Amino acid sequence: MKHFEANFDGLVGPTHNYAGLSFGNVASLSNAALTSNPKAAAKQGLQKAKALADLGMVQGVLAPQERPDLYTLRRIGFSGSDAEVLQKAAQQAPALLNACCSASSMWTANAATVSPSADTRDGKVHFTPANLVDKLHRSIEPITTGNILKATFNNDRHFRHHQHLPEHTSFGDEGAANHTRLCSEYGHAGVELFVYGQEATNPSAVKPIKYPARQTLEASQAVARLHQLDDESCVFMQQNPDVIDQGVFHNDVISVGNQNVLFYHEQAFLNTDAKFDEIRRKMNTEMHFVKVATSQVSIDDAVRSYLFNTQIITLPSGEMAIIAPTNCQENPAVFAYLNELVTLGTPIKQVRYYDVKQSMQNGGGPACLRLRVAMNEQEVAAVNQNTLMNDALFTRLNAWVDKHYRDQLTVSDLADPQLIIESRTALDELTQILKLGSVYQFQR
Ligand SMILES: NCCC[C@H](NC(=O)CCC(=O)O)C(=O)O
Repeated sequence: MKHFEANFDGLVGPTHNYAGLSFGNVASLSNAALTSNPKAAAKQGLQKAKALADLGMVQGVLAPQERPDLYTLRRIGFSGSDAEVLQKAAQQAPALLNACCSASSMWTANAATVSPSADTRDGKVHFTPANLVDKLHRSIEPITTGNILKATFNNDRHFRHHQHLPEHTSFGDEGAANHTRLCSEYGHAGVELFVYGQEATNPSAVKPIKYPARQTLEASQAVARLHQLDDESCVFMQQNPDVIDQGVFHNDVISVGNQNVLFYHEQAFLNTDAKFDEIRRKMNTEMHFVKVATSQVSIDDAVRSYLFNTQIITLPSGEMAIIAPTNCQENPAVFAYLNELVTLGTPIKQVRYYDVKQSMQNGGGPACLRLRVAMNEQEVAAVNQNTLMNDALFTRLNAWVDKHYRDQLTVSDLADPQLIIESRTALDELTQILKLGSVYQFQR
């Protein structure tokens, strides 16, 4: 049977804005209060997704979430009409209003952790939405994320959906951004590499000092248990706390894997040699560990350019390509490195650049924008086919964005009650385009 790795990109929501909500994420903080362009952001995302579909990849889209999140604002005591709730929150608690307006669900690498059927004991594809408890604005995502995943992967024979982990910092879970699946072929059993930032229940274990470690070992182990993975197919590895303190808030800012390739910065992990030996032992195929030294690319350049927040994809020809943000072309050290990389005899033979600057300014590169789901052809056929990218869907979604999205949004615009109507109208139409049913609270 044929097997693929599909990418499901998050559609950028109508409230995409720069509110500086993510302490520890350098881009989010340094671009706080910039004026955003939701229309351009959504179109940049669609362009990248379409480009991958045109390269012959299986490509899908995941719907964004409803924002402003009036349910959370009501839950914390703001009352009255929708417009009054927004107005009171803007006056009394602007930071809470901002948290309830973020379009952060666009970064679907944080939507969930996914284990393909080849790895799981029951032979199903398992999904666990990330609880994202470290950030208020993201902690309100998992329930709707679960609804959207169930409406997209809507077949019980092939797909198993779990509840997100308990909402406590002991179980801080950031989803696929801290999870990489290594394998020989996508349809063969692989090794799932879980990278965590701290051990919550071990006070003597090392952890970052300045910035939060969002993913815990306890969360990674819980996901591995839920997904019915064998010990022999899991590796748990700690992220280097020093790089978290330099702005590497997720592991996918410092390493990325595909099949038997792990592309990483030499400072990415703790106990690198021993852990790589464990990966080699558990893999049934030769691994390519492609190391980038600090002398080639500094941590600062890696964080600015998002060299490792690239996608490594296997093209239908069998060659691997890197999907990079144009920011990598603009950074001289990184551009020089990438030009050299394709000549080094690793499986990576091409680099393709895409402009996703609207997302980058909030700390989300090409890899943040996609959730990977390795599937065989039966499983691909069981996916909600209306979510799969093709010429018709691309045209339809661009027209939908043109109709509903603003081309400028500032943080002060978030109190505009018109935004509620615009967002709901857009999302209601989107659920019809993607045939998702009623995934949003306002539809229930
Ligand atoms: N995987 C990339 C995630 C980026 C995301 N940024 C944000 O939420 C920034 C939102 C703002 O600051 O307006 C985060 O840090 O979780």
